[in-house]
Amino acid sequence: MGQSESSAADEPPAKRPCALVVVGPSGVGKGTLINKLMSSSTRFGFSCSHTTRAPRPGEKDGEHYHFTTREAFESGIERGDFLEHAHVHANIYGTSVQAVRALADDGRCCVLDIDVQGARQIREAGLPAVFVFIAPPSMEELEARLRRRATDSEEQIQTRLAAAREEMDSRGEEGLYDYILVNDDLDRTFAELAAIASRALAGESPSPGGTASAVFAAGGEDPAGAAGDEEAAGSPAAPSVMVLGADGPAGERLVRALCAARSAGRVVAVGADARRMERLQAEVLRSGGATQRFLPVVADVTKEDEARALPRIVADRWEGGALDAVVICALPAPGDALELAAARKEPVKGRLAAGLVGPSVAVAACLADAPASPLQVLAVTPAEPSSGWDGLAQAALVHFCRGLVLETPDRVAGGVVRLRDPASVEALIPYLAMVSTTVITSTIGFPRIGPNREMKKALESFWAGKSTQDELVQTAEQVERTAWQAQKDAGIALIGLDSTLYDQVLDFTNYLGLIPERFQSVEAGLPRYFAMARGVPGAPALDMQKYFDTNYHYLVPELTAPLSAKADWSALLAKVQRGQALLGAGSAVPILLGPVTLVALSRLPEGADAATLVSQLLPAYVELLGELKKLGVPEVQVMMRMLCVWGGVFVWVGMLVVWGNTSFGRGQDFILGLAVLEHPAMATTLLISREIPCIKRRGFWAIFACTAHASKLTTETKRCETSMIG
Ligand SMILES: Nc1ncnc2c1ncn2[C@@H]1O[C@H](COP(=O)(O)OP(=O)(O)OP(=O)(O)O)[C@@H](O)[C@H]1O
Ligand SMILES: Nc1nc2c(ncn2[C@@H]2O[C@H](COP(=O)(O)O)[C@@H](O)[C@H]2O)c(=O)[nH]1
Repeated sequence: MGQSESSAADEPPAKRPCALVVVGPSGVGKGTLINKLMSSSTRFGFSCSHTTRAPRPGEKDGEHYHFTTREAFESGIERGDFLEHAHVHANIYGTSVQAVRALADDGRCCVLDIDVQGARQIREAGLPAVFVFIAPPSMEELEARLRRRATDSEEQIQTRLAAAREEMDSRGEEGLYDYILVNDDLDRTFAELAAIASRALAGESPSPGGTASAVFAAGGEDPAGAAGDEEAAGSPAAPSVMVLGADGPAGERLVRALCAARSAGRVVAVGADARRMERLQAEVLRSGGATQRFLPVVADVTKEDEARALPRIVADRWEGGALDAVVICALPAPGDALELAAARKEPVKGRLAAGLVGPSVAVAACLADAPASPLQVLAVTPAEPSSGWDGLAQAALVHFCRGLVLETPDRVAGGVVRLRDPASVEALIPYLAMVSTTVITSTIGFPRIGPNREMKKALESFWAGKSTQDELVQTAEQVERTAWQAQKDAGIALIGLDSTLYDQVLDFTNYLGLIPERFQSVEAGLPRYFAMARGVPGAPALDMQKYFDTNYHYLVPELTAPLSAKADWSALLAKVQRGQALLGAGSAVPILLGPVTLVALSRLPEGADAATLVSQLLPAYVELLGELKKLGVPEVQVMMRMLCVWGGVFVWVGMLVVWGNTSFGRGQDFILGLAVLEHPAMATTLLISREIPCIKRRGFWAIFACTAHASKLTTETKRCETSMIG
C-alpha cells in the first residue's frame, strides 16, 4: 500500500534529513530492522553508540558499539561528549554528539537505536528527528525472541523483560513518539519503517498520519496488554467504528465527531487521499480528540488488496479488536464530483468503484475476519439521488446494503442513511454509540452439584457426621473451582460466580443477617446455616418453595417488620476473591440476589409493606456494591424479578428483549427486570421463557441479559449478552 521509500531513497533530498530515532524493548527487532534499512540505502547512517557492556560474539568495536569502560564513559559524560546517555539493563549507553554530527555533516539520515530515556533526552534537546516506537505483538513473543536470539543469560533476559513493560508504557507519553509500529511480520514492519524513514530522509518534519498500511500515529493502545488511559482509549464496551471515505466531507465530519464524543469507542478512519487524511489527523490531535482510540489508515479501498488488509491493520493496532460498525461515506457527495473526476483518469469506473466496489470488499473482509461477530453496516448517501453514474453507484450501494442484511441477517444489520448535507452525518453519533453488536460470552450459572454429584455426597456425609466442616468446605471449593475452570477453558469472557453450599437464597438470607429468632441461639456459621435448611430440635427448618417456575426449590426467608438485619458480606467477598484468583479480575462476575427479588421470595409479616422492606435492605446492597467496586469486578449480575424505581436509587431504564416472534405477554412465563444502581455501572435484564423456540428445542432455559452502564444510561446500551444455561 503506497510504499514510496525506494524512490525517496534514490533521489537527492531537497532538505537536510531528520534523524530517525528507533525505540522499543530489547529483543523487539530494532537492530534487525535498522540493519535492513542500512542495507537499503547508503543515505542512512547508523549512530554508533558507546556502551559499557561487553561485546557479544561477532560484535565489532566502532561498528556495533564503541565498547568502553565505565570510568571512560563517565569522564565523557562530564566533558559533555554525549547528546544523551542512560543506564540501561545495568550498563551505560550513550549517543555521542560526534556520532550524530558526523552523519549530519555527511548529509545522511542518522539512525539511532536507543532506549526510552535516551529518546526523551533527544526530544528535549530538540534534534530534528522522527521518533518511532517498535512494539512486539505480545510480551510472550518478545520473550521468545530474546531466547531465540540466545545472546543473553537468563538473568539478563529477566532484566530486559522487566524493563520492557516500562518501555511499553512509554507509548502513551504525549508528544514522545510520532509512530508506533507492531513488529509482528518483519517484512511488513520493515516496509512501514522504510516508508517513515524515507520521510526522515527527505527532511520532512514529522506530520501525523501514515503513508503505508499499518503506519499510524503515536498513542497506540496496548498490543501487548499494557494498560492504556481508559478514558482516552474509550470504554472497552463502546463500539468500534470504521469510517470508509474519511477523506470526504461527510466522512471527515463523522470521524471528527466520533473522536470528540466521549460515548464513542475506537474510530478507524480510512481514506485514499493522504493529504486529507493527514489534515484530518492533525485536526483530531489539535482538538484533543482521543488519539488512543483513533486509527487513521491511508488506503484505497477500491484496490482489493488494500481493502482486504483493513481488518489486519485494525488487529495490529488493537489486539482482538473486532469492529462493531462500518460506516460507508465513500460515495461522492455532489460537491465532490468535480474533484473526483479531476483526480481519476476514469471517472465513471472510479466513481462506481469508490462508491461500491471498495466498500463492499472492505465490508466482506471485515465480516470474514471476525466470523463470529455481528456487524452494523451503514451507508451514507446524499438525500437527493444523483443522476448519471453517481446515481447509479448510489442505487447500487442501496442494493448492496439491503442485500447484505438480507443475506446475512444474523451477522449484519444496518441500512442506508440519506443525508441532506454532510454536516447532518453527526446525527449518527448517538446511534453508533448504541450499536451493541459486541457479543461477549458470559454465563450466569453452572451446575453446582459437581460432575459426579460431589456436593450431594459431601453434604450427606457431613450431615451424617462422617466428615468435618473443613472437609465439606474443601469439597465445595473444589467443585466451585472445577466449574469455573470449565467455563474459563471454554473461553467464556465473563463468568458468573455461581456456587453455593446449599441454596443461593439461603446464602443471601445469611449474608444479610435475616436470621429468624428461633435460629439465633444456634452457633453462627455452618451450624446455623444448616439449621435453617434442615431444622434442629425446637427450631423447624425454613419452608421450601419452587424457585419461580423451575424445579429448583429454595428456602423461604422469613422477614420481620421492621427488618433487624445486620449484613456481613465477607463470605461473598471471599468467594469473589477466589473467583478473581482463578479467572482474573476481568472475568469474575459476582451474582447477587437483588433486594426486590429477595423480598418477593420471602414470607412477609402480616400487613408488611414490601416496598418498605426493600428500602431497608438497600443500604446493605449499596455497601456491597462499593466493596465489589473496590475489588475491581467488571460487572455485577443482579437477579431482579420486576421493574423497579426505588427511593431514587434504582432507576428504570427501559429495555426490550426480542426473540423471533415470541412476545412477552405470557404472564408468569417470563421475568423481566432492569434496575440500575446510580453509581456503579451495572444493569441487568433477565428474560426467562420456555416459549423461546430454540430453548424449547434444546430443552434449555435461556437468559438474555442486556447490560447497561449507569453513567450513560439514557443514551447507551452497551452490550448484549446471550447466555444459555443447561
Ligand atoms: N518480526 C519478527 N519476527 C520474528 N523474529 C524477529 C522479528 N524481528 C526480529 N526478530 C528476531 O528477534 C530477535 C531480536 O531482534 P533484535 O536483536 O533486532 O532486537 P533489538 O530490539 O535490537 O534488541 P536489543 O535492543 O536488545 O538490541 C532476533 O533474533 C531477530 O532475528
Ligand atoms: N539511551 C541509549 N540507549 C541505547 C543506546 N544504544 C543502545 N541503547 C539501548 O540499549 C538497549 C540494550 O541494547 P543491547 O545492544 O545491549 O541489546 C536497547 O534498548 C538499545 O536500544 C544509546 O546510545 N543510548
